[in-house]
Amino acid sequence: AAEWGYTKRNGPFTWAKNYPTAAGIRQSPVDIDTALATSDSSLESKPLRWKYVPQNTRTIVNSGHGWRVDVDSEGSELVGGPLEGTYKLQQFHCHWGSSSDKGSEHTVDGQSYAAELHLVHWNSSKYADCGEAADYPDGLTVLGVLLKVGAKNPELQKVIDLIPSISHRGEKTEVKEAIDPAKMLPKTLSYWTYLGSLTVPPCNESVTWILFKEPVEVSEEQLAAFRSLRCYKRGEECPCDEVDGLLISNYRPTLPLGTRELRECGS
Ligand SMILES: COCCCN1C=C(N)c2cc(S(N)(=O)=O)sc2S1(=O)=O
Ligand SMILES: [Zn+2]
Repeated sequence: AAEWGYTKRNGPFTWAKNYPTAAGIRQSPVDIDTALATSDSSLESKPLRWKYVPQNTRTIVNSGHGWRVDVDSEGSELVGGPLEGTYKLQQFHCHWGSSSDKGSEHTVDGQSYAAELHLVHWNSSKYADCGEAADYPDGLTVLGVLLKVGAKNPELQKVIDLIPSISHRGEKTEVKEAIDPAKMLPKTLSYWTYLGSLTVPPCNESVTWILFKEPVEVSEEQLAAFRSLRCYKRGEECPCDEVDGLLISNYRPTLPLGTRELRECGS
């Protein structure tokens, strides 16, 4: 089957053809209608806590859909908030748009941000690995961070510096200078949480989403670097009808929240 992507030919509106779950009722991303959010004392009573091991950020790869930093899950943990049990960090990646007026996957009261960072965790209390966890409704948790244009982000700069060596699909390189995921999170830890899905095929409905309220800054130059990635392999001609195969946009438009509950913690 033609590989899914973000162009008119293989983009989000075509995914349900090959990935029927993409047409489900627990899909992500969604628009966060802040008036709908209910604050929940049980969330306030169990603060979200995480521990990451910067030395465990191993490789960065051009997946053809964006960049992804794969992490050795050992030593990491995410607990508390809406979560039962312990979740371990598997990878982190980003979504962006062709210009900085769009690019985030979640929107807030209809407002898009320039990009969105996702830290993907899997339920190590119940499952053996991320792949298995992705098949269960409580298998995954993704911490989402909204990115807005502003100052250069020093931690993300370590990713940007590696982009030239993964310019084409399938290319990967060692992450030599440890990247600390904790340094990419906002200062205030208020968040919204709801039950959703992977925002990429197969769109498994297995994600507890935790989206921080406070955006983090990234510079226009850093966003431009993201858009310099190519969605095809070196030596192959460009399959996508995108501007010479540049990955200028890799976000999924929002899906209806439907009857799902949207909870918030912190102001
Ligand atoms: C059955 O699993 C197949 C592999 C899915 N994975 C790959 C992604 N690109 C990915 C993206 C994710 S996102 N955009 O929802 O955070 S989570 C996730 S993932 O679970 O780590
Ligand atoms: Zn993502």
